[in-house]
Amino acid sequence: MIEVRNLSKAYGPKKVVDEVSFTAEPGTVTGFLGPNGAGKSTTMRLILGLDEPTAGWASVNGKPLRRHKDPLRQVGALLDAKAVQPGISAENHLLALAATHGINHGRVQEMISFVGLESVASKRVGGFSLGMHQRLGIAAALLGDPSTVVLDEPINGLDPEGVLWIRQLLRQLADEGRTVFLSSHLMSEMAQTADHLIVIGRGKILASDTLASILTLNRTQNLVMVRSDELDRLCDVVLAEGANVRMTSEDGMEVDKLPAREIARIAGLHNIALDELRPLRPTLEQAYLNLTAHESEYSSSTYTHEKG
Ligand SMILES: Nc1ncnc2c1ncn2[C@@H]1O[C@H](COP(=O)(O)OP(=O)(O)OP(=O)(O)O)[C@@H](O)[C@H]1O
Repeated sequence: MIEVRNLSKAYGPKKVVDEVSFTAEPGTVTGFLGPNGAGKSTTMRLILGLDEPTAGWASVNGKPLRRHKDPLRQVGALLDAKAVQPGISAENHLLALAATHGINHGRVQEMISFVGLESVASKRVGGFSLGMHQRLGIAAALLGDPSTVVLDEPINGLDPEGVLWIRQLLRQLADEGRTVFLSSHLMSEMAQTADHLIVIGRGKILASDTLASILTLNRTQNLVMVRSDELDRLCDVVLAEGANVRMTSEDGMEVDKLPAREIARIAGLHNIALDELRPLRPTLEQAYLNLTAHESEYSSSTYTHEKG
């Protein structure tokens, strides 16, 4: 279990983690989601005792990680997959880590084959791709069979097969009763992987809830997909009723602000046949954009050409 209470970290006058409190429970995949610079990595570093908080505290399995005698068995962490000595082999990297905790050679071999790195185990890590680094990082994180796992952007650089593998692995770890805490800014990934979501923006927690509740509470649109051969006419009549529309194809559009039943009624009234009428489920992307609308440290604007 991870407990974080009123945790703050300031660099100079800037509070990059601001009074953050949450609990990541055993048996649950907890996703930590937020825009670039929101404070995700800093919070993770504070949990792992790699940085000193300005205020507040974080504990892993009941006490600060630094006070545990066997940290590798308490928490398996993957923060920066590339932060491995480039001249060392994958196997020697894991053996060195294992030696600090009396973990045997067999476990190292087991983890190497578990992450699929057998064929390159004796190769220098410096030549590894990002995806191979990630796999090595996962092997290192799981070496001590920890009850809590903390992973910062674990699917970065992985191919689709690797992404699926991580997703299944995280589920398995949680089902075994472990605490799984991972960050990502890939919303589709979080929507598929996390049971509980914590959304952070500019160092503050914006939401902490189940995925379903976050989707419901932050629903900003009630979109309905409509297809018809008489789309132009239908468009005019729903616009007249106060709806917003967005054309998605030659015969299809998304309608906002009118429920499906009302669209059907209006179409019937004007003798317009419908080929499809389907309420769209709210997406995490929608909810997230709503939550973080004012909380991005770096936000983009529309690209404009240089004015001559
Ligand atoms: N050592 C440091 N000194 C000064 N500022 C820092 C330091 N580490 C992080 N920051 C700042 O703290 C803020 C939060 O950074 P952090 O890396 O925690 O964000 P993040 O949510 O993990 O972002 P990303 O998704 O881009 O990795 C950023 O503005 C960053 O520039």
